[in-house]
Amino acid sequence: MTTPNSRSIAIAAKGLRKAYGDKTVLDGIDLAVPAGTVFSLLGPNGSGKTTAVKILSTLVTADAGHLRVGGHDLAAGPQAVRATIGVTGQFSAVDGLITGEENMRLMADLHHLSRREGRRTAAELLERFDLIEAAKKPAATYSGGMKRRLDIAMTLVGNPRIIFLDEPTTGLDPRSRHTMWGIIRELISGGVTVFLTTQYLAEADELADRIAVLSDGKIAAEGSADELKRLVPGRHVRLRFADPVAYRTAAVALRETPRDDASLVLQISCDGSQRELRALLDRLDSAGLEADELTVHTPDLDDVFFALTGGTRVPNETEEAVR
Ligand SMILES: Nc1ncnc2c1ncn2[C@@H]1O[C@H](COP(=O)(O)OP(=O)(O)OP(=O)(O)O)[C@@H](O)[C@H]1O
Repeated sequence: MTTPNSRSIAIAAKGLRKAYGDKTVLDGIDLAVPAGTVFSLLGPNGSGKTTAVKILSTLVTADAGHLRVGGHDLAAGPQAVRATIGVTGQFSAVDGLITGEENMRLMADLHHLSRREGRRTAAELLERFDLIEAAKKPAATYSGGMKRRLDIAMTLVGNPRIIFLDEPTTGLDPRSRHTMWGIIRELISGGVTVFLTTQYLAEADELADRIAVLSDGKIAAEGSADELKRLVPGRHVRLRFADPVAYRTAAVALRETPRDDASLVLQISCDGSQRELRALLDRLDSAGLEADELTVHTPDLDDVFFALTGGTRVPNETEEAVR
């Protein structure tokens, strides 16, 4: 497995600070995104995700911090950074008055591609993003998902190796969101580094190699989705019985267990490891009991998010049916 240390770092921030007036938005954060990986920045509304993207993509200046993107120092070589990156913001760069194809050509001109190369690149990307049929229609007539696809296609005209996606699926329906996830996965398999902000924790869970949670201007936690989920207690096993007698016997055998008499369900604290599951099954076996259903419950990223950003939530654990 590739570890962060064994790859070059595409995006690095040390002591990144930014305040607007007396409001400190980023209070000295450190980030390191290995090349070819997806890094997701999560955080509540107004926590500074877009500010971080704007700073790292040279649109806004940091107050302090040592920042390197694509091997270039951000303060010394912002032009070199701009030549390496692509940015798709919350607010689309698509011009609705002209066609999808014209938007692409405009982008090709901005990248100083020759006329021939511009046409070729535009056609290739429109095809890749399933926009050929709509290419000659004004972009204002496109659906939200199509506009977002055109936006990303435009970002790719310069063949950037590092892409910032600021909430790329906000407002998209589930189908368009899944299409976008497929597009992002395709970018990743092409070796592009992706810096993704999102409000959808499932999206970070689905796509990101590493996730950082921003809260009160600091990184409250960072790790893989699994590492973050392990930070939150609450893993347990649920046993459901069809037979009330078996249920009551199990409740006595597994004392101290929260129970739900109405649905004949017992809840046992368990980390879900093979060792603990075996011990639990041994206890049931020695009492001569067999549950009708056994499910392992793990906290999801929503639980992590609420735990780290100081909110509360109604539990909604992901379940893995064991049998
Ligand atoms: N140009 C600006 N001038 C003053 N305050 C700003 C400016 N840009 C952002 N802010 C403030 O900085 C804070 C962080 O904003 P930012 O947009 O980075 O958050 P965010 O995490 O991306 O939020 P959201 O999830 O709602 O997009 C907010 O309180 C916002 O009001």
